[in-house]
Amino acid sequence: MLHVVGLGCARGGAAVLSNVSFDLVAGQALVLRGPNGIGKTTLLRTLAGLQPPITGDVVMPEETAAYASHADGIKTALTVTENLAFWAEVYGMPLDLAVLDRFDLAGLRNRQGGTLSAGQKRRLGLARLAVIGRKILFLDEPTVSLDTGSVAMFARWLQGDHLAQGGIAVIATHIDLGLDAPVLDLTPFQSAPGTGGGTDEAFL
Ligand SMILES: Nc1ncnc2c1ncn2[C@@H]1O[C@H](COP(=O)(O)OP(=O)(O)OP(=O)(O)O)[C@@H](O)[C@H]1O
Repeated sequence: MLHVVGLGCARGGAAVLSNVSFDLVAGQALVLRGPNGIGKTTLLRTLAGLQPPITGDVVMPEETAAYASHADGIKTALTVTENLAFWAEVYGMPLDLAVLDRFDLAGLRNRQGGTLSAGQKRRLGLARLAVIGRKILFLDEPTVSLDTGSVAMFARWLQGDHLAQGGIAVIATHIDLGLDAPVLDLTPFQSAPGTGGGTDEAFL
């Protein structure tokens, strides 16, 4: 369902990673590792189609992927429930309010997004992934700001719901989520210094 072959990607006009290849089928996840600056965010954005690759291909069914960045994408003036309803509507999905319990948001359902703590905002941002119905998730440090219990809750949703229902996830994370997933260390794929790259102005 996700076929990545010979992918090269750039940031700031310079090649960052070269020749990354992997395949994932329904129910599989892949954890991206590597030191700060190696190119995890750049790779995720390229996989998600937010910037063009300099080489290679990303093959997946159309309209099946979503990218979650460090930002939570929360509408500050809307309540927690309204935020989820908004995202469900944008993606043409019905809103199942069970998601509130799944992400420990039931007690906050009528709170405005802007009044949430950093960790609560992150839980809402992740709950958004559960309502949009996208099968392929590209997740950039999804657990930033989360306490230990919330990390475990998110990992349970990812493994027990998303992947169990045939989803796919590619996750850049520095912490162990306890997922049953292989790890891809990006260090060997680092481009040689000074290698030029394609355009990624939208990302600067
Ligand atoms: N605006 C920019 N112009 C030029 N180079 C940039 C720009 N932003 C980032 N870079 C460089 O691109 C490279 C890849 O950055 P990227 O954010 O993809 O790495 P990362 O592995 O996600 O890092 P981290 O673990 O710190 O989040 C880094 O060397 C970084 O310094």
